[in-house]
Amino acid sequence: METINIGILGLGTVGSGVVRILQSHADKISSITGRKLKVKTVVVRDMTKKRTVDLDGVTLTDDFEMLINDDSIQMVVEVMGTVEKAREYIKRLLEAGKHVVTANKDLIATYGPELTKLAKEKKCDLFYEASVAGGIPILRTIVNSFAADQIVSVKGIVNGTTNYILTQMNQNNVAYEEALKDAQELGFAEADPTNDVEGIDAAYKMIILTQFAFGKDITLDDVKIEGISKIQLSDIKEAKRLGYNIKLLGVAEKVNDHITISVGPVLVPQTHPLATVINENNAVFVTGVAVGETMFYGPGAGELPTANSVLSDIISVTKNIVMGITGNSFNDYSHEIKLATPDEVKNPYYISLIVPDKTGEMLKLTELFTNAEASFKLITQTEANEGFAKISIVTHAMTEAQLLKIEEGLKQETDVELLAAYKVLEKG
Ligand SMILES: NC(=O)C1=CN([C@@H]2O[C@H](COP(=O)(O)OP(=O)(O)OC[C@H]3O[C@@H](n4cnc5c(N)ncnc54)[C@H](OP(=O)(O)O)[C@@H]3O)[C@@H](O)[C@H]2O)C=CC1
Ligand SMILES: N[C@@H](CC=O)C(=O)O
Repeated sequence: METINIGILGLGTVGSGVVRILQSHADKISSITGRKLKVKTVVVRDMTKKRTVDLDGVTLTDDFEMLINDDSIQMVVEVMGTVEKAREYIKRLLEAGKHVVTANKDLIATYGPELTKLAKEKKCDLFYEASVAGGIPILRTIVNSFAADQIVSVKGIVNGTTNYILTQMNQNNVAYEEALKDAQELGFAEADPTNDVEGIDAAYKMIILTQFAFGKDITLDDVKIEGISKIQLSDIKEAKRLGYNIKLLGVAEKVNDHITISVGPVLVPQTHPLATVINENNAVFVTGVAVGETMFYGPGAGELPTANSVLSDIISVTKNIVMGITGNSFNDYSHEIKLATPDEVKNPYYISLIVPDKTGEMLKLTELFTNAEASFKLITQTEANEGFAKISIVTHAMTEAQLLKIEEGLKQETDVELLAAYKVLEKG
C-alpha cells in the first residue's frame, strides 16, 4: 500500500490528538483511503517540552523549513494557532504544492478568501472542519446536506469555554474566575482566553458559518460582539427564575432580504433545545426553508473531538489525492446579500439596571422607554440595598436602534447603572 507522508505544525492539545488517532485508528483509515498515512515530521516551538504522544519514527523539530524542503510530505496539518505566523506558513506550504488542513478559525475568518484562492491556483486542498464547533461536523453538513436548501438562520453555541463557564455558574454557583481556570486546565480555552470570554472566538466561527450558510464573506467589523466577562451571577439567577438559561449565542440570520450577525449573551427559554447544551458542548441550530429546524450537537472543544474533525479533513484530502481531484474549494457558495441595518433587527431584550431607590425613578425609566417607543413585558425589583435597587426588565420586541436610544438615554442618567442588555430568544 502506498504511503502518504504528513507534516504537523503544533503538538499541543489538538496536535497530540491528531497523532493519537492516526496511530490508534491506522487500520481503519488505510482501509477507507487505500493509503497508509504516516506522520513524518512534527514542528513545535519548544524542543525541551515533554510530549505525551509516541513519537517513535517521527522527526520532532522546531525548524519549519523541514516541512517546506521535504518533497515527500504531501499534506500538512496546522494546529499551532496564531494568525500572521500561520498565514505566512500556510501560504508557503500551498506555494510549495502541499495540501493543508487547519483547525485555526482566527486565521480562516481573517484570511480565508485569500488562502482559498491560493489553494485553488495551486490545485491544493485546504480544509478546516475543526475550526467551527470542534467535534461537530457542521461545515461539511452545510456544504453537502444543505446544498439545495435556503438557510434562513444559524444560531450556535460555538464556544466551549464560555458554555462551560456559564454552565458552572448557572448549575453549581461556581465563580467566573474559577470556572475559567478549569476550562483552561481541561484544554478548552485558547492559549490566551481573552478571545473566548470576549466573544471573539465565537465571532470568528460565525464569520465562517456565515460564509458557508449564506455565501457571504464578512469581517469582525460586521459582527456585533459582546462577551461574557461582565455577566453577573445575579443576572444568571434572575434569568433562571424567569425560565431562561443565559448562553453565549452566535446568530446569523436573514431579516427581510438582508442578513445580521451577532455574538452575545442571550436568554434562551429553558424549553429550547439550545438551553440544554451544557459544559464544553456546542450546538448549531440551523433553520432552512425546506428542512425546517435542525440542531447539530456535540463536544465543541478538547483533544480527541477536535482531532476527529481534523482527521475527517485528512481523509478527504487523501481520497482527493487518490482520485486526482484536489484543488476544489471547501465551500463554493457565494451570494450577494447586504447587511441589515439596526432599525431592521428586532428582538425582545432583558435589561438589568441599578437605580436609586427613591420616588420618581420608575417614572423616569418609563418615560425613557416611551420616548424610544419601547414597552415593558415584565419588570421586577430583584434587590434593594443602601439606597439602590436592582431592576430587571423584559421588553417586547424592539429594534437595535430603539435599544441604542434607550442606552443613550440611560447614559444621561448619571445615577443609573446599566448592567446588562441581552437579547431574549423567543423561538427557534
Ligand atoms: N483546543 C481546542 O479544543 C481547539 C483548538 N482549536 C484550534 O486548534 C489550534 C491549536 O489549538 P491547541 O492545540 O489547543 O493549542 P496549544 O496551545 O495546546 O498547542 C499549540 C502548539 O503549537 C505549537 N506552536 C505554537 N506556535 C508555534 C510556532 N510559531 N512554531 C511552531 N510551533 C508552534 C506549540 O508548541 P510547543 O508545544 O512547543 O509550545 C504547541 O505544540 C488553534 O488554532 C485553536 O484555535 C480548534 C478547535 C478546538
Ligand atoms: N477555545 C475554543 C476551542 C475550540 O474552538 C472553545 O472554547 O470553543
